[in-house]
Amino acid sequence: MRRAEDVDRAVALGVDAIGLIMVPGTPRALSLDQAAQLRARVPALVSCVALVMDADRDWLRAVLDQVRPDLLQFHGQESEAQCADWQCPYLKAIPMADPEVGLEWMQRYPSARGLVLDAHGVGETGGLGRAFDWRRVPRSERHRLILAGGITPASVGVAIAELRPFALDVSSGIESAPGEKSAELMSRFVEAVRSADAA
Ligand SMILES: O=C(O)c1ccccc1NCC(=O)[C@H](O)[C@H](O)COP(=O)(O)O
Repeated sequence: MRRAEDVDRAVALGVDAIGLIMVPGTPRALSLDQAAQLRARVPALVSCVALVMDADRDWLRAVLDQVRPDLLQFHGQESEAQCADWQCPYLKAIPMADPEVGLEWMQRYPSARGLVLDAHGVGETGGLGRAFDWRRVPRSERHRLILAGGITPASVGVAIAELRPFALDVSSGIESAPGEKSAELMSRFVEAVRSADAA
């Protein structure tokens, strides 16, 4: 999220977490100051996730010190040791567009609190609004599996019914423009999640 009103609306809708993109040069990237201001709006019991990608140590240290996220989300080719080195709970994105990426890749991160199965390939950023082949989702990791990639208010119900992920991560599917969330799409998304959960 990039705008204060989007953070406030997401919190009011009851989301579990909001994400801040700390990957310089990408369309939704935030400065440290912008991220710290958005982070300050996130109340207790809603998690603030800072996304990074093959970040250098100085940048990551600054993100942790100035933004104070609850979780880091690693989107690059970081090893488990690199992810775990920061004493901050973390999620690891798994680049599902690559056919050779599968369960073995996920098992490299036993210390990850969640695995974000995303539709990009190795070395690519996320937030692309495209899905991957859900038949490649393994059964065994579902307790910590966060489904991402091209999910929309129209597709999220099917995703929950078919895959029963632990959580969902959405970006483009609730946007009116990159970095600008749509109030209507956000509400429709959350409603669709609630009705799929109830079913
Ligand atoms: O969203 C970005 O701009 C981004 C940039 C660099 C690394 C990761 C990024 N996003 C990762 C996410 O967790 C997105 O929410 C995820 O890829 C889903 O995006 P979408 O397919 O647009 O719903």
